Amino acid sequence: MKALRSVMRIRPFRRLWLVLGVASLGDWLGLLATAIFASAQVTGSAAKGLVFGSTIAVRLLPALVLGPVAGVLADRFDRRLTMVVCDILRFLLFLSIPLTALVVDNAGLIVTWAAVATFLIEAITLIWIPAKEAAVPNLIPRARLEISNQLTLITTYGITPVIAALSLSALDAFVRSGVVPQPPEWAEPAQLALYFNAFSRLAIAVVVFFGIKEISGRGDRREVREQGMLRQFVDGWKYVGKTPMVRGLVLGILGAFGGGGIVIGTARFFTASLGAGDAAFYLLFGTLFIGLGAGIGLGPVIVRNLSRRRWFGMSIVLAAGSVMFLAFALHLAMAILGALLVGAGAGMAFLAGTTLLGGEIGDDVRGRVFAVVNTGTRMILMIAIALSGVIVGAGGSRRVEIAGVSVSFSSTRALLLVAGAVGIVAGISAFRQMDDKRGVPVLADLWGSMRGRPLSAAEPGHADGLFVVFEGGEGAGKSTQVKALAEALRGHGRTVVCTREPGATEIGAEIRNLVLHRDSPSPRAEALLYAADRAHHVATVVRPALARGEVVISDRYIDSSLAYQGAGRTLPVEEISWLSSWATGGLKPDLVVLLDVDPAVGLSRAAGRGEGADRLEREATSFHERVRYAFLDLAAADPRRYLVLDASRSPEELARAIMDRVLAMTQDRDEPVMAGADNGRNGA
Ligand SMILES: Nc1ncnc2c1ncn2[C@@H]1O[C@H](COP(=O)(O)OP(=O)(O)OP(=O)(O)O)[C@@H](O)[C@H]1O
Ligand SMILES: Cc1cn([C@H]2C[C@H](O)[C@@H](COP(=O)(O)O)O2)c(=O)[nH]c1=O
Repeated sequence: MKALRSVMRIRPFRRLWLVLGVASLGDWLGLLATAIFASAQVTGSAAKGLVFGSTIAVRLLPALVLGPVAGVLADRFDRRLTMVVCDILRFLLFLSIPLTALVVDNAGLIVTWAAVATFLIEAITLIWIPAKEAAVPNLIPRARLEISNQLTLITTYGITPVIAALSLSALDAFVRSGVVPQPPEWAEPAQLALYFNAFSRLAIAVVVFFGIKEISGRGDRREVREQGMLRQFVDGWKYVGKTPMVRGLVLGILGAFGGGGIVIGTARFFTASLGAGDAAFYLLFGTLFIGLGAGIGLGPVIVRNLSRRRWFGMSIVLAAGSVMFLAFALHLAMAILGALLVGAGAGMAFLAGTTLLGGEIGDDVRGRVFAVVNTGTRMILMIAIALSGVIVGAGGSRRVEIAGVSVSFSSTRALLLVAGAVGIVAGISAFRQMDDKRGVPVLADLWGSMRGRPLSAAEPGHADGLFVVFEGGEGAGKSTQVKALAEALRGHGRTVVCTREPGATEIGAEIRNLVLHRDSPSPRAEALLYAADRAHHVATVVRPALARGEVVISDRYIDSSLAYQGAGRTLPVEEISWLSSWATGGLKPDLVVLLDVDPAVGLSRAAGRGEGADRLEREATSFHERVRYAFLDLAAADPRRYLVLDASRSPEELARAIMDRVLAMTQDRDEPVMAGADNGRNGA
């Protein structure tokens, strides 16, 4: 009574959260303990695998048969009473499983009753869940629904399964340690877990009945809901099937849960293949859920502003890749790492998925899509656990002689390998279907996001036009070659726009004057001024010309900022790159012609023009050396996009080499010369 009074002092939504936590712990204990209890009644690896898998499989049947109907039933009655009656029934059923073993001496009968009781429990749970879900928004302030969602996921899939696995593991180790005399039959660890589960249900019934009266809800709109729910549920399934983004999302979530299920289902056999025992199984099971909890709890902190659509696909690939890693795990430490990563990937995919479901799906269908996901994840998890348990139980492990070498083949590892490969394909296809930043490099985007600077999505690209850029140090001969190429292309009947940075626009001319001929701006201000010139130049000159299908030849572009402000001024090159990528909306040139020249030669050529040196030309030789090698490094990192030429060659020779390359490119793209498909020009 005292305990109940302290619970009553907690605010209603916190009380509900407490109840959900205890309920979830009981559920996980029940799931594990029932399966272990049932498989302990038989002997032999195949029989144990079959019983373990089938007992769990029985839990998915009600969802298959009763899923939609149970939701309607739950809406007919007072939610609080529904939850209380369901919990009392589940208390009795959970209690009956270990008690049967005490009064009946027939393994077949005990296993059958465990399966029947499990089926009934699951059917009742299907009525309990909608009643609870409908109550949550009444108890939690709207502004806190999202964080509460994260909290609930962590509790359900992160904290309570870990506590369940660790408690069972500890109980098992304690009982077998010999510290206490051999426990009586009714006090075996699995039995104790089932009693705990039963009494946790009774406690929840009491708290909900006396402590959370708000769950009952208000108003009586049952008739409308009764009529509509089944039909609405079917409409929800149709919507999921028809909408590619939602379909990808739902399939991805189910795939992630499927992978997790296979890891759980094979874990007992897997730990045996590592030469470890039952405690290792519980450890692996717990580790998987620690990963899940960490993925849900820490994932958003790590990836920060990464596009949720991209995060979702990447997380599935992480989970699936880790399942494959598990297949090759040679010892328990590797297996623990693999299980942790599987959990983290699946957890992040689940959170990103539910966030996307909440944010990108219209309010009118959101509830039903969530229902599909809830029922689907439940079923897929159970199917994966059950089937993999059965397959590896029957498949076993054998040694085969291949070319005189004895190789060990285990069905557990083969299954993990196949599941991982399928998951990777599913993750990549979900990523492709949903990607909202096409053309933006994935890893650079991830790295940038983790550091708080995600790459911007590329602006819509232009299929037509050709964008050629000339880069190089002072006096390398860029302006000379820009003119030569333009004339040659015009001779081929092309429309050409010659432009430059900085200073091609009216605003650009003022910026050019500021950066080259006025007081020295600070390095960061200088970088921003060049970026501002570039943003305006690309938006008003380059993109429009490309859209018209013309050839744009620019004297300098992004690489000049990377070389001068990055290497020259020693500002972080990645930051300069991000700035330029943002300024240009990710527009990349089709070809960069780098005219490489010794700075001393280039500077003396520039001086020969007799126009006086600008601020940058007056920089030290070491500055110009750094600039030169930065250009060369950039070209080496992306050789297909660059043409590097020794600028000490004659202007005519250089012009021929450049024209040859441009003609070769245009032929590759198929005539007409400039009308190629977007070739990655719009990447960041
Ligand atoms: N290949 C070459 N060999 C010798 N001199 C050249 C060559 N190309 C250009 N020049 C001469 O070098 C000088 C600088 O050339 P240009 O203006 O084309 O260079 P730039 O790279 O555009 O210079 P800046 O970086 O200062 O704008 C000019 O006087 C030009 O005639
Ligand atoms: C685009 C760009 C240019 N610079 C520097 C490089 C040169 O010193 C001048 C431009 O003069 P040019 O005669 O037109 O070559 O500006 C730079 O530092 N950063 C840039 O992004």
